[in-house]
Amino acid sequence: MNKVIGFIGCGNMGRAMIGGVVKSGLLKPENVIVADGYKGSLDIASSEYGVNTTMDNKEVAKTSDIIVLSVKPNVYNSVIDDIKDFVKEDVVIVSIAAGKTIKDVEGAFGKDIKMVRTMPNTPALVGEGMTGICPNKNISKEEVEEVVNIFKSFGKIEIIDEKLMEVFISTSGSSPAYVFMFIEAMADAAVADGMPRNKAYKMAAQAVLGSAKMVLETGKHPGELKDMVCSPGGTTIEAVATLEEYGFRTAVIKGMRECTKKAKNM
Ligand SMILES: NC(=O)C1=CN([C@@H]2O[C@H](COP(=O)(O)OP(=O)(O)OC[C@H]3O[C@@H](n4cnc5c(N)ncnc54)[C@H](O)[C@@H]3O)[C@@H](O)[C@H]2O)C=CC1
Ligand SMILES: O=C(O)[C@@H]1CCC=N1
Repeated sequence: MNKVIGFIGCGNMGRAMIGGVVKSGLLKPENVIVADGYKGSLDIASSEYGVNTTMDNKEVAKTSDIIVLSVKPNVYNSVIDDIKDFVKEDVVIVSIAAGKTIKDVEGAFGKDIKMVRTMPNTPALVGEGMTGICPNKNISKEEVEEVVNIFKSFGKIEIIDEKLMEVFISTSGSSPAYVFMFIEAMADAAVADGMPRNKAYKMAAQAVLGSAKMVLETGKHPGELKDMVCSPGGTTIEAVATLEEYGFRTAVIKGMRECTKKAKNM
């Protein structure tokens, strides 16, 4: 891809995407420019990925064909205010903020812009991201395709209706956090029963990775895959019954619905 892509904000999600896009080889590091108000973050991006960095958001605005706004939702408006008079005429704006609608971002620019609302997740850093994508009406099919290719370079994508974006956040954007909690809890249990911690993380993470692959690759219902593990009178069904007793599924469902609710009310 021969375009310049700019990132404003080089925090957890910005770095995951920058790392993902550079490692995939889709963009040369010299075609990526990153701005952040904190020099420490820029130094990491420049030393780890060789991308161009600046502390001036306007420099990203002036040079980029596609700009990914990877700052927190509460600074979106001030960042847009800072750059809106400096962006290229045909620029494509990519929003990744939870709770910012297409209308919010268009309103902050105060003019017709081409934009795509997205919701990525941090596994982008290792090429296993999942991104929900929703284009606005001003952008062409070809331009959407370019944005799609960026996100595809570090994972899978789904084009979704904007009304599903909040549910997408709890299912995908936020969900790595609960998966990490699950892995951590599994490792704690293993350590309690004598397993060295470094081995426990590896085993728990590999079990999650393998199970996720089985869901994606066999096409079987997760319940059927669970049943295949539960030998009659065996060990697994004891764990399953105990997890049910402690409200495992209810905790996940309630947690995710709170996440969606928060995304709707940000
Ligand atoms: N962390 C995650 O897993 C995900 C985050 N998001 C979205 O990504 C956005 C960023 O979130 P995080 O990376 O988690 O936050 P973060 O706090 O890790 O990163 C934000 C970065 O923006 C920089 N920054 C703050 N004000 C700035 C300004 N005026 N100009 C330039 N840079 C500025 C900060 O120094 C920081 O490095 C949010 O809108 C969030 O909703 C979306 C999907 C997943
Ligand atoms: O916690 C948040 O608000 C962001 C959005 C999705 C993941 N992190």
